[in-house]
Amino acid sequence: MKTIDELIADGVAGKRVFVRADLNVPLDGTTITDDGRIRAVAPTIAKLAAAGARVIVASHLGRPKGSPDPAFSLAPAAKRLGEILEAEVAFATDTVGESARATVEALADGKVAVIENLRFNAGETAKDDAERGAFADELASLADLYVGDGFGAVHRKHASVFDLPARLPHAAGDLIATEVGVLKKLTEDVKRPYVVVLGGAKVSDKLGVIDHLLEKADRILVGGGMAYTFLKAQGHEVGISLLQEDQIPVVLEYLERAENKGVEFVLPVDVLVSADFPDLKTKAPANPATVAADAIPADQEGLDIGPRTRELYAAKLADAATVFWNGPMGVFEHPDYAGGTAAVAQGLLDSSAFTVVGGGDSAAAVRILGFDENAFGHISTGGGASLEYLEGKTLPGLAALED
Ligand SMILES: Nc1ncnc2c1ncn2[C@@H]1O[C@H](COP(=O)(O)OP(=O)(O)OP(=O)(O)O)[C@@H](O)[C@H]1O
Ligand SMILES: O=C(O)[C@H](O)COP(=O)(O)O
Repeated sequence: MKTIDELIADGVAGKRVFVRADLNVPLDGTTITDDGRIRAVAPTIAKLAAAGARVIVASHLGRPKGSPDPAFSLAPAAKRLGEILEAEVAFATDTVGESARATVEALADGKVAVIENLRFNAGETAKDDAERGAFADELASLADLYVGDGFGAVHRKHASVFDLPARLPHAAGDLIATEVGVLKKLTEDVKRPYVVVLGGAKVSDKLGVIDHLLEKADRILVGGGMAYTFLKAQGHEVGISLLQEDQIPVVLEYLERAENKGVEFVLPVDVLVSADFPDLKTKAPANPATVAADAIPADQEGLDIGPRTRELYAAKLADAATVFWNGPMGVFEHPDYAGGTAAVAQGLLDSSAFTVVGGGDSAAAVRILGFDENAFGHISTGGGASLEYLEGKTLPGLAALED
């Protein structure tokens, strides 16, 4: 992969450089609740601008349905980017339409513009190669050069991630270079014990990584919404908790394989439950009950790991030399269910391990709960992307940047 420094050495002054970033930040209305992804890509943008490039920043946000939807506008992210860069950042209210063309046309050397959410155009995520290609052609006409730096989206075969770099001279940004450098270490010379903590809500997305981790990790701790499919597979009642019933045979096979391979698989021993999902807007007290993991009432939902599990997981992290953590242990957005995630974050910090936190939500949780992000070895901006990298899959957005 060509580096951004090599691209700059070839000369970018006066050139229109398209930077595919991942500005998919969590929003509460138009308020950004965690700006980590914007801060992570800002140095690449600043470097290009300092070299005199006309920088066009593009990203998706959320999952709009292929047409404009104000709830998913990138305007708040563009504003925040301007604050971080301490520079004026222009904003185009469309992606390849009149506003984008006029905004790019008006860009002076060393200046930055953000174009509107790429997913407002159906071509961005189209399965059909020709439809994606047609959109990539339109994007290509805006720019002279391409820099891929949206690590969080490199696992998506989308027009701006996969098809566009084939149409323009391209390089990898500094964020992608850093992310790949760190994750590569976890697939190669990992220091042991290597402990993996998995949680979150995207259960089916994450089961595949366990398949791979069974060959690599010494210990796997499972929490969050993932845990209930495992508990159910062990024959326990999980009430109305998040459950991926069709994956039970897969999960059983994982548990069996772990035992044969001597990989320690650790599941919650107690959980916090309630009959209702908490109100994340008002954050009204949820008054959860603590129950044993094998005694979840039929009408209740598990929403965080319990106090005994927190102690157990902290103990299982204490002697780790390497930790990879993806996915919160509970619905951390509500204070009554943030304790499990906070306990695991603290467990990482209390160990002397090299710690990698992967996942948009896990990374946001660490910061929202008040931990110092610099105390962790590496906080990845990629959730699905970091998992698929560890699975050893070919990631479209990385393959496309190779020469
Ligand atoms: N027991 C649970 N029941 C339901 N939802 C849960 C539970 N535990 C955690 N969650 C939710 O999981 C969500 C995060 O899951 P996700 O799988 O998206 O995490 P991530 O890997 O950190 O992020 P991403 O893949 O989006 O970058 C949070 O919004 C949290 O509220
Ligand atoms: O949040 C993420 O993991 C990335 O921004 C990718 O978003 P997506 O899962 O909607 O493609």
